Amino acid sequence: MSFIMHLYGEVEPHLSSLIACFSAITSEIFSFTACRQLSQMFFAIIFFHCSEYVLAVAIHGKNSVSLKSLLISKNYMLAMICSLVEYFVEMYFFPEMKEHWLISNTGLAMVVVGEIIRKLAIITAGRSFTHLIKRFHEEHHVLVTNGVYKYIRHPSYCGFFIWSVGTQIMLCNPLSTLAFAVVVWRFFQQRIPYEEFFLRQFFGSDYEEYARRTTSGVPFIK
Ligand SMILES: C[S@@+](CC[C@H](N)C(=O)[O-])C[C@H]1O[C@@H](n2cnc3c(N)ncnc32)[C@H](O)[C@@H]1O
Repeated sequence: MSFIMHLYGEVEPHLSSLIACFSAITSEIFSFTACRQLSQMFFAIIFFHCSEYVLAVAIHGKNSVSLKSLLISKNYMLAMICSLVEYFVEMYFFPEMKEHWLISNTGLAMVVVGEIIRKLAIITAGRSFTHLIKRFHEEHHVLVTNGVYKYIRHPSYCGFFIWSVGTQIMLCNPLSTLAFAVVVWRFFQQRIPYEEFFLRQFFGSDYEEYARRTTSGVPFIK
C-alpha cells in the first residue's frame, strides 16, 4: 500500500500537468474556429474519396472497381496526419494563426473549385478515365478533347492540385501548404510525361496536335 502511495506521489505532479495540457488542447479544439475548420476538412475528405469511388462504380461498373478507387494510400494518410499534427500544434501554441478568415475561406473556395474541376473531368472523360494509367490501348478508350479537356489536358490533376493545397490553406497550415504543393507538384511532374507517353502511342498525331493547342493545367508543367 505504501508503495502505491509512494508511486502516486511520484506520478501525481506529472499527471496534473498532463491533464492541464489535455484540457487546454481540448478547449482549443472545441473553439468555434477549430470546430469549423476541422469539420470543413472532414467533409472535404469524405466527399472527395466517396465521390471518386461512386463515380468509378457508376462509369465502369462495380466488378471493375476496387477499393483502390477510394484513392487512399499510405503516403497520403501520412501527409494528412502530419497536416493535422501541424494544425493542433499551431492551434495550441499560436491560436491567432488560425483566425485569418480571408485565408481560410480562400482555401475553402479552392477546395470547392478543385473538386468541381476534377469531377467535371471524370464525368467528361467517362470510360476513358481510369484511376490507373492505361499502358495498353482498349477499344472503348477514345481521345477526349471536349468540355474541360478543350482547354487543359489534365483537368483532374489540375483539380486535385487545387483541392489538396486548398485543404491546407483552409486550415491555415503554412508548412503543410508548402509541403503539399511541392509533393503533389512533383508527383504530377513525373506522372504527366509517363501518361502522355502512352497517350501518344494510342492516338499518335491526334494527341500531338491536341497537346500543341492545350496546356497541362498544372502550374509550370507544359
Ligand atoms: C487518372 S486519369 C487522368 C486523366 C487526365 N490526366 C486528367 O488529369 O484529367 C488517367 C487515364 O486517363 C487517360 N487519359 C488522359 N488524358 C486523356 C484524354 N485526353 N483522352 C482520353 N484518355 C485520357 C490516360 O490514358 C490514363 O489511363
